[in-house]
Amino acid sequence: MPIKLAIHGAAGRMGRRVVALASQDKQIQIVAALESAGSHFLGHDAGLVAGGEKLGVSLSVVGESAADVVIDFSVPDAGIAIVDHCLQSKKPLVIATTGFEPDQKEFIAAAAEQIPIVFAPSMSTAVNLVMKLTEIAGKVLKDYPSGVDVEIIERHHRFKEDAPSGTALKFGEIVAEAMGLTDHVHGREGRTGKRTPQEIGYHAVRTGDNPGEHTIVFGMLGETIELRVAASNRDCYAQGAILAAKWLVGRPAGMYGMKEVLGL
Ligand SMILES: NC(=O)c1ccc[n+]([C@@H]2O[C@H](COP(=O)([O-])OP(=O)(O)OC[C@H]3O[C@@H](n4cnc5c(N)ncnc54)[C@H](O)[C@@H]3O)[C@@H](O)[C@H]2O)c1
Ligand SMILES: O=C(O)C1=N[C@H](C(=O)O)CCC1
Repeated sequence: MPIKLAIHGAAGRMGRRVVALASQDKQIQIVAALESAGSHFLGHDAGLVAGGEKLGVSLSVVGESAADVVIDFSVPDAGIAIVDHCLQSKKPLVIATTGFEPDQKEFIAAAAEQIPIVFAPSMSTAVNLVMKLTEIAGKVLKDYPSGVDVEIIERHHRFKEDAPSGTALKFGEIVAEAMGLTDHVHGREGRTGKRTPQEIGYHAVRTGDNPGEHTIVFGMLGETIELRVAASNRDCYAQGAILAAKWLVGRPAGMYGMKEVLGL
């Protein structure tokens, strides 16, 4: 039996790619394509909106559905609303949306005590592998004699609404944990004084249609390491979210990441 999937934010840039790829996956049946009450795509066929063939599923607002699992690529407030909906209907949820406030993250963590949730700022296998490499590099370089300056540079498209990216923040958490660093510095301007050894620097570039690029710079005196991962389109994220949804069905309540999904 195919897994019945609902996609939240289905008319967005990511939602459309999830619809397009999931509709070609024999292990998946799309049963709901959800959008905001103000969306002018409501009532339109989700497959056609995604640029493919007619699917027979109209875009609708959140309501009761036969879904076994939900994928969310929307905006933070809508993400919280779908968490609440999944909590009430006891449905597993893959949260790919970024930009949540700390209290919203607490709400998600509390929800994960009752339903299974995959919550990851990047669904990409390559990005999650580079997170593992970053952890290894951080641990090896922690006590490097000259000291190590870590800076995280991310580039995304001009439409992105949050900065730095959720992925950059996650890279920063990994570095902080691996190297014992405590200060997160967002950009620099003016007479900042010398860089301190406790800093992790973040730089968010917004240009054109870039689907996502992250570079982690480990700068020593005499040598530099850069770990870079770049998407050329959004399908790496959509495929990862579909993989996570399949993996999540039947799991016990809990908070999972792509680390668990990918077995990293
Ligand atoms: N985790 C990942 O791998 C990953 C990858 C790409 C994007 N993202 C994140 O996913 C989110 C969406 O990105 P995008 O580029 O598709 O954005 P987008 O703006 O193109 O799409 C968001 C969609 O959510 C819809 N939406 C807004 N309010 C809603 C509501 N109340 N109910 C239902 N739908 C609602 C919008 O109408 C829109 O269609 C962003 O937070 C982005 O950072 C995460
Ligand atoms: O397009 C976006 O928006 C992306 N957001 C994610 C993030 O904030 O980390 C990463 C993938 C693309």
